[in-house]
Amino acid sequence: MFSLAHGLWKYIFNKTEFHVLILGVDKAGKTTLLEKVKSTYLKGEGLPPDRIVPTVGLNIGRIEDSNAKLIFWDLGGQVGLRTIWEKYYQEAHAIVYVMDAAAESSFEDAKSALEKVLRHEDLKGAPVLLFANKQDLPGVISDEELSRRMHLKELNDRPYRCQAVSAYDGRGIKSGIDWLVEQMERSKRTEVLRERAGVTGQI
Ligand SMILES: Nc1nc2c(ncn2[C@@H]2O[C@H](COP(=O)(O)OP(=O)(O)OP(=O)(O)O)[C@@H](O)[C@H]2O)c(=O)[nH]1
Ligand SMILES: [Mg+2]
Repeated sequence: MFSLAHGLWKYIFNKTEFHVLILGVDKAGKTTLLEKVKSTYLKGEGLPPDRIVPTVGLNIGRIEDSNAKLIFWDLGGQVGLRTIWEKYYQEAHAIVYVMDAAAESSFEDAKSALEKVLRHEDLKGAPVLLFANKQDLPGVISDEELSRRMHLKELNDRPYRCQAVSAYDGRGIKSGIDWLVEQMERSKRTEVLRERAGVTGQI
């Protein structure tokens, strides 16, 4: 009886935990963005941009909003490091793909790297939030324009949104994450990952 009540209590009150993989080519601003997410949600805990170096290993960030716990995995985007990305695909509920929307010269590389991500079987159905980053810079393109330029054909029926953000001033981050949480909560992939983990109320 106790364990039944305890199980029910856990089911109702435990927040769902989601794993979000932050990908994108080098210098897109992934780590700066993760630190801004941390400082936004954890009240001052993120590193300032001048303390951030190119990522070689894995950066992890944990935040909570009113409904969910999010664990972010931020990986390096240099060409030689991209082979590591797929090791995280199976466990990821969703992808945040970061692009430098002010650096036109990086679009082609960013597009082909994203298309490869979208084709991977282990990420089937994972919602994708494309962050058009660096909106604080002059000459940056909007989220609509970036989405048009990316012209992604391989989205299939996965949830997708392109959101204008700045990892410096924080604009757009919260509304992007709200959207992502909503998508993960209702995603078929979340159900599949939950069943695989075999734990009720926990992922
Ligand atoms: N102006 C501006 N610069 C940014 C923004 N986000 C990141 N940067 C700068 O872009 C550069 C690269 O940022 P990182 O966060 O290290 O990029 P990354 O995508 O993590 O790079 P890798 O770890 O090598 O894959 C740094 O000089 C940042 O300060 C932004 O929103 N606005
Ligand atoms: Mg980085």
